Amino acid sequence: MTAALEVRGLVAEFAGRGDAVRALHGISFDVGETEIVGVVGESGSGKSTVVRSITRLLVPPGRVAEGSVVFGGRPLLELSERRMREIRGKEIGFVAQNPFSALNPVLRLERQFANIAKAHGVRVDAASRDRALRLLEATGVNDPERVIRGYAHELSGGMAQRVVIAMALYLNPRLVIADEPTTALDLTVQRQVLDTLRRLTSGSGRSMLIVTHDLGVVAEYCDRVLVMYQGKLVEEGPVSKVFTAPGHPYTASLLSSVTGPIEPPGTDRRERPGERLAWPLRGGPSAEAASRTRQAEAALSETGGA
Ligand SMILES: Nc1ncnc2c1ncn2[C@@H]1O[C@H](COP(=O)(O)OP(=O)(O)OP(=O)(O)O)[C@@H](O)[C@H]1O
Repeated sequence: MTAALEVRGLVAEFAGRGDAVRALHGISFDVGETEIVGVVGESGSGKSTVVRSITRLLVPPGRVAEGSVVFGGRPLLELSERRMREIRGKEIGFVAQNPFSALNPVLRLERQFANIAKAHGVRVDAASRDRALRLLEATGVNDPERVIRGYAHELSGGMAQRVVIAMALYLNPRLVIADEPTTALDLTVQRQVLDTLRRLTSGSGRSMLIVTHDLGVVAEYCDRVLVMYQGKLVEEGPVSKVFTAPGHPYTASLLSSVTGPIEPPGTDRRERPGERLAWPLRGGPSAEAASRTRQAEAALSETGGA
C-alpha cells in the first residue's frame, strides 16, 4: 500500500527547568492511502504529542528534536511555517477534541468557511458556499442554511463537532487527523459523529489518523492500530491481528484492563451486562467491523479480561 504519511524516528521533548523531558522516543509508522489508523495508549503515553509533531502544532516548551515526517513526498518538518499553513487545512484536515476551541465565537459560520477558502487561495463565491452547505448536510447538520448564518454558541457540542468536521473536509484534504474527536461530546452523539467521520473519510479515498482512548472505537472504525506506551510505539498492526493476538505485554494488559464491555457511545451498559465488544453486531455499520469485534471479543476472553 502506498503511504500517505511516513513518520520516521520522531523524537519530541519538553524543555523544563533541568533536562528536557523526552515525550517521544523515536516513533516510526506509516499511514497508507485510504487507511484509517488508530492511536491508543494510556494518558501521557504521547498520543497527542505525535499528532502535534506531525502537524507542526507542538508549541514551546515542546519541540521535535529528531526525525522526519513525509506527507505526499514532502518533508513536513523542514517546510517553512507559511508552506505548512498551506498544507494544514488544505491537504491535512484537523479535528481537535473540543470543537468550540476550533470555531471562532464572533464570526458567522459562513464567514469562517469563506476564511478557510480565502486563506488557501480558493475563490469565495456561490459555489464555494454551496459546497459548505452540502458538507454540513453530509455531516448530519439539520437546516444547514440556517446554521451557516449563525454562530458557534448556538450549536450543541455534537453539532459544533459536525461543523468542525465539515470545515476540516472543506478543501478536500487527503489526510484527516483527529485527536480524541468525540471525547468532549455527550455519549449519545459520539457514535453518530464517528460514523460521519468514517463515512466522509473512507468513502472518498482519504486517510485518517485518529487518536482515541477507546478500544471499541478502534475495533469498529480502524484498519490498523498503533499502541503507545511511555513515548514509544510498542506495537502496530491490523486491528484484527493486534486485538486477537497482541504481541506486546502492554497491549495485552490494555486489552485485559477493559473491565467493562467496550460499548458504542451512548449505550446503556445495564441493558446488556457481561457483553463485550458486541455492539457492532447489533446493526453495526459493516460485517468487517463485526468480524473485528468478534475477534477482539475472543482476545479479551483469552487475555483474562472477562
Ligand atoms: N506542555 C507540556 N509540558 C511538559 N510536558 C508535557 C507537556 N505536554 C505534554 N507533556 C508530557 O509529554 C508526555 C506525552 O503527553 P501527551 O499529551 O502527548 O500524552 P497523551 O497520550 O496524548 O495523553 P492524554 O491521553 O492524557 O491526552 C507526557 O509525559 C506529558 O507529561
